[in-house]
Amino acid sequence: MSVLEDIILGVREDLEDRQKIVPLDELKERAARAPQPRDAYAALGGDRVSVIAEVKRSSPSKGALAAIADPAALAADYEAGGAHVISVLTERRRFAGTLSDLAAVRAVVDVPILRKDFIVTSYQLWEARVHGADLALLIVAALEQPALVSLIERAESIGLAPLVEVHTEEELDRAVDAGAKIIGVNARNLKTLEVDREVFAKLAPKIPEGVIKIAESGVRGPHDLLAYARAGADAVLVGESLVTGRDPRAAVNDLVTAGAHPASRQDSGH
Ligand SMILES: O=P(O)(O)OC[C@@H](O)[C@@H](O)c1c[nH]c2ccccc12
Repeated sequence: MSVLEDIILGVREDLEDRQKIVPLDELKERAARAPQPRDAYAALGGDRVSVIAEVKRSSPSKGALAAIADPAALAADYEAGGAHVISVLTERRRFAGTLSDLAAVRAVVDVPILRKDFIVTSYQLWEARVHGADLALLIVAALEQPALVSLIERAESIGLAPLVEVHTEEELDRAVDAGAKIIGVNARNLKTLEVDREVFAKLAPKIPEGVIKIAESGVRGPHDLLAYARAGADAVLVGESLVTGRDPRAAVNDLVTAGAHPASRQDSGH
């Protein structure tokens, strides 16, 4: 069994427990009372390279990364450093995240928030809305095509912007066919956990014009952001280097500053 399959089994088990406590109908009622979502497309658009800063306690490849006692305080630091979007990992077993982290972050930041999880049913999209997310990650490798198509539609219909994650050309074709408007290329293969920063440069030219392109994983600092920018990234998604560094606010600010100068992007003819 791949790591991804193993994670999804655990996610489905946890989901069954939550569905017993809060039935779908009740969740939908709560969603109806949730505040309006923020505009994720605006946050990721424009000439700059946007920075998505991630609240990440643990990872399957490295184990515990950081003891994040207060995810809201960390997210507030990211926002003060200029982050355009905050990502919150909510998967429990491998990433030590929770939906309460998402709600806590929503309570203190104004920028759009991504629910980063292994989403396999629309129940999780409603949960994302209820806990204050504006975007939701959909991982192509975790979904059959009909499920991918219906989750994209459902996300959009309830006001969430779907960020569709791919790792291979075949997955990219599926994302495009499914109508994805925001595509993330993950340098980390979720089946093997290996990081290959070249995957973005390989796939980016095949992403259609008008689709927002996000380079995910492996950003150690401004140098990696600029390399992704030259390869055509509209945004980068950064976790580990921010939570393991000494000053997350300054680290985000260094990335935002590097991304603010589109000159580096003109080099590649963009
Ligand atoms: O910690 P990194 O290498 O900066 O990566 C962040 C983010 O890309 C990574 O956490 C991620 C990307 N896609 C995912 C899917 C599930 C869980 C985690 C992820």
